[in-house]
Amino acid sequence: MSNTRGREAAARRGAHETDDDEPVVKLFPCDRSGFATRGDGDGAAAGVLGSAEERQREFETLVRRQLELLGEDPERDGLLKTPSRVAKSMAWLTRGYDLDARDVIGDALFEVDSEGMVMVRDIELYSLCEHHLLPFYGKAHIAYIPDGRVVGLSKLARVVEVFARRLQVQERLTEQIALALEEALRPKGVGVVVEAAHLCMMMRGVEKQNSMTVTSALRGAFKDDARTRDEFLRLAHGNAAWSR
Ligand SMILES: Nc1nc2c(ncn2[C@@H]2O[C@H](COP(=O)(O)OP(=O)(O)OP(=O)(O)O)[C@@H](O)[C@H]2O)c(=O)[nH]1
Ligand SMILES: [Zn+2]
Repeated sequence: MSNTRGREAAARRGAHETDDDEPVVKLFPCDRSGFATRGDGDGAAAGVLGSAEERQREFETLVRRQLELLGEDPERDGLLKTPSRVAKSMAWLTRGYDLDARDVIGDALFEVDSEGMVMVRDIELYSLCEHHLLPFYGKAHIAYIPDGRVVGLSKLARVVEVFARRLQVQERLTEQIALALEEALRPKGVGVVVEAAHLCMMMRGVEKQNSMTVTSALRGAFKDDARTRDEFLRLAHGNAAWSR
């Protein structure tokens, strides 16, 4: 893949590439403190945003204005701290922009001579739909077939957080989790299923309370080998306990 094409493809899936053309999933520097470093990296917001304090203040001003446009009085007691709370809450709910899947996995990769499928099921997730900024929530089921090394189990759930805690569509979230694990683990295959309920379809819009959106991303053996795919999907969907 040429450098330009590689970068374009990586950008489309929310990644960028290093000098040696290795695709990595990284949007912003790793930081967990809300607005602290967001926008200082090379993502879309780079150079556009001010300091952390300026961003917090501007966000609060916008929320105050939103309250006014809703016909509310931002000066009434109950709402006085709301702009500050909303700003902090939104920073937390989108903290995935400050996380890098590679940093999150770190060196929790272990040499293991095993060829069996590894699966962690029922990883709960909360995300925000990028169309309405309303939550969608549900579970991710992740499996891979190691090729000489395995990853610490908790890291699978941490990778879900990296991508769920952003403005998302479910399809991209599912793909990004699979892509990040493929890049970090270089496994024989990886499969990700996400099942989620979207509040934008429940509390507004079409108002359907019981629909569940299921998305999958299959790579390597999970895509090419019917038996592997069937085993994964059977294990993932054997999860009748999913309940709301
Ligand atoms: N594919 C996909 N669609 C989503 C996701 N989250 C929300 N949507 C949909 O995004 C669409 C936005 O449609 P629009 O017609 O532009 O917006 P809208 O008028 O608010 O649509 P309604 O929700 O039908 O009222 C809706 O159909 C949502 O259900 C997602 O994760 N993936
Ligand atoms: Zn929505």
